[in-house]
Amino acid sequence: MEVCKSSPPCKRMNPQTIDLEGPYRLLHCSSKGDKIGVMQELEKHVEPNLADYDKRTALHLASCEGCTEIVVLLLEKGADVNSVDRWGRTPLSDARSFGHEDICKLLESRGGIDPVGLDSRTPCYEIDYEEVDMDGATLIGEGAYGEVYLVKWRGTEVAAKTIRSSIASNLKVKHTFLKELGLWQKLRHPNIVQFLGVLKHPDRLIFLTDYLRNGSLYDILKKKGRLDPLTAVAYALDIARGMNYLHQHKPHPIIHRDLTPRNVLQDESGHLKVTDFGLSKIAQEKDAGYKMTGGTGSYRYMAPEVYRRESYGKSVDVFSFALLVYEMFQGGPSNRAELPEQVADKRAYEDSRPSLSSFVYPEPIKMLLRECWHKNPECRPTFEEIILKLENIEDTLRHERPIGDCCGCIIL
Ligand SMILES: Nc1ncnc2c1ncn2[C@@H]1O[C@H](COP(=O)(O)OP(=O)(O)OP(=O)(O)O)[C@@H](O)[C@H]1O
Repeated sequence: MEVCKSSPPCKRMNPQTIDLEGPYRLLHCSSKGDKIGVMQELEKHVEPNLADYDKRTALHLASCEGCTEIVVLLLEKGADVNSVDRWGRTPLSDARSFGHEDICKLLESRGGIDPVGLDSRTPCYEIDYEEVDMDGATLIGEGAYGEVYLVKWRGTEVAAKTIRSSIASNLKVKHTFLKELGLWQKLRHPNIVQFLGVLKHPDRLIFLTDYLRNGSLYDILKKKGRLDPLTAVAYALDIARGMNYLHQHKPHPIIHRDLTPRNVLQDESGHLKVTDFGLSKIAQEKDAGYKMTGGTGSYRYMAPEVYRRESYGKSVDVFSFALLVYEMFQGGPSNRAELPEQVADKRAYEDSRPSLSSFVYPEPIKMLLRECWHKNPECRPTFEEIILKLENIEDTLRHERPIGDCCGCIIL
């Protein structure tokens, strides 16, 4: 299983607390240039190659922050000069991106390589601000990062996602954001929203994606309520195919971490597409110290291991997926009256799951959901397996449909 590390387990109902007394203090101190703190942690025998959930080590952080003394210290203590993070970047890739020449030389002298090479410096595709009619923009929604507008770019309707200046003004956060967007711009799949580029602007961070006029799965469920089983299965297949593409991405899988009904959009042909992967952790990083670990995603869809701040992998998306499928059959979320954080808490500590009425859920869907939200992440199926199961379920449902069945009534 692809395993990432989140911050250490925290107390119940307080998942955002960062435990600076735990071993992750090494990462915090390395990013802050706190040499004494780093020495204290190493003396406590904290593993110098300890990594966060993005597989970023203390050496990555010190290299990107330009903390030369810490880099020297970590190398002396056996830090791996070529540790690779989730984006395939080594400490040298980071030192190069931020122009820390002395650290680059140091890392190179110890055998450091930069596998992404030029690629790490290839910026996101840039779009001239003048080409976009921001004055004629129509507000279509607002999320954690900022507002989303419908705009015209070269005569085509596209979505412009604006990033709040409180987020974008922090250089480190901006850099991470652009790195995630750089990853997104390489992705192409019928069930993934297409990234188009970043607007060239000195102060504002705005990026363009395809505009999906039917809105989100959240909007659809709000309007239509419960979906008929065949539609629900067809939608589930769209999401699973998009997710499988992300999870099978080479050289590193992409974990969405914030798969919610709002992050699934519908195109004009009725197909669903997944959007906003990998960005959730940045939105939470309002004041951006070294805290980009743990607690990502919306609580209502969060896998128990993420809430408990344990190690986690791709199967966190499978857990969230199960809740989306549940909602498509149910017409909305379970435990609506409870706060999302309470729901996540009960799922994480009491193993609570939504109940599945036999009137609503076909038996194979019930079985699939139970597997997907299994408390043991290792027992959850992969999206590849889910697709096969759903294709079989779709087949069965099609053949089970009684002749003469229309709009739910049977003509005898
Ligand atoms: N490409 C798009 N095409 C059409 N509508 C979109 C597009 N992207 C976003 N929207 C609309 O704008 C709303 C806000 O989107 P945004 O991604 O910023 O936040 P969110 O997904 O709702 O929440 P969060 O930021 O917490 O994930 C969405 O709910 C959706 O209705």
